[in-house]
Amino acid sequence: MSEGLAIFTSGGDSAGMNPAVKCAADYAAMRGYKPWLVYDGLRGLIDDKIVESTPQLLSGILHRGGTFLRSSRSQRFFDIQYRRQAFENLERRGIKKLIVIGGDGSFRALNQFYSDFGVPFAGIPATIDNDIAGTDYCLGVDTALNIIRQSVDSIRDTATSFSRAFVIEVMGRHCGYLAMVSALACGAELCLTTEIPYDLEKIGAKLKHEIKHEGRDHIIAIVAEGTKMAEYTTRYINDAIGMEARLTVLGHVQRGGSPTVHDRIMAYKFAVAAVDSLVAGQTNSIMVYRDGTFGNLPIHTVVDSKYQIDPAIMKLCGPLCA
Ligand SMILES: Nc1ncnc2c1ncn2[C@@H]1O[C@H](COP(=O)(O)OP(=O)(O)O)[C@@H](O)[C@H]1O
Ligand SMILES: O=P(O)(O)OC[C@H]1O[C@](O)(COP(=O)(O)O)[C@@H](O)[C@@H]1O
Ligand SMILES: [Mg+2]
Repeated sequence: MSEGLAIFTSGGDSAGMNPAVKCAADYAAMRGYKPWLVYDGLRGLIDDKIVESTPQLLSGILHRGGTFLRSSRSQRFFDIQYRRQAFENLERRGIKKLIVIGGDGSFRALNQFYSDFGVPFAGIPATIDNDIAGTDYCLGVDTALNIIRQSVDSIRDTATSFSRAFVIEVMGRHCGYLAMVSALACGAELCLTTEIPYDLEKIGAKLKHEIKHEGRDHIIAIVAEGTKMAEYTTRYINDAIGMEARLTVLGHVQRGGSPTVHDRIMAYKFAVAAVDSLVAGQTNSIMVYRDGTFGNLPIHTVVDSKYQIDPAIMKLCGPLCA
């Protein structure tokens, strides 16, 4: 009987998870595994929401955003009693390997599970925050950036029509990647993140000068969620710079939407790398994409380091911070 391999999604959902699940299941079958699907992430692993993968279950999902397997954040998974329950659910079905599509938290969870019960796993980085060390890219980032780009372009239409300033808060719990890249792509006047020190007074003086002497009639400011500065910045532009300002918090709209072509193809390549790493006998590695090449790294290298944003992007953002 072929060895069982279960695939699931965990933590914050992101576009590209569905193509990754489909490709991982199809390719795992090609490599001689029996593929299984776990619904509801770690919660489903505990609650036994595990079904054998079939072509019907995998059909019509590629173009859908989010994850058709659904996801969760599970407090119970921190407890060994529930992790044992999850292990027994896998053991009963002959499932010996796992592929988890998620973020660093999910990788930590699976590493704990590996220490407890020795179930090998491969992790596929998927989070719109793009905050996983060792990889230049996480699934869902391109789709999220395109949604942000479309939203900021729309907001600029009303900003120019009304000669207003708009502060737009974008997601990124601890990482300013989405803010920096969207600020550059959308031609924002200002970008605040925790990674680059900013000087609001200095930017304020520059913008005031442009309003008075250079005909500046609107402002787009992109603020990363992690700074918690969006409301303050809106008040600052309104009161200190003197331009009527509004705040738009993009929120979860950034996490949805049909995956872009880039996210679908990246999903396939990550999925193939994950199955191949398990076939090669690796036990707890994370798939990474670096300098144009796919590979994998031991989990500790990934979860014990902090993701560093490309210095070239940081340099380009410099003028938007001070
Ligand atoms: N050290 C750990 N031990 C057990 N479970 C963990 C551990 N760290 C994280 N988890 C589980 O992983 C889930 C997903 O992590 P989270 O940080 O929410 O999302 P992401 O995977 O997107 O980073 C958590 O809700 C929790 O259930
Ligand atoms: O959906 P929730 O639980 O409110 O979490 C919001 C957080 O999840 C994210 O969208 C994605 O983060 P993860 O992929 O690490 O879960 C963050 O940008 C945001 O801060
Ligand atoms: Mg995370």
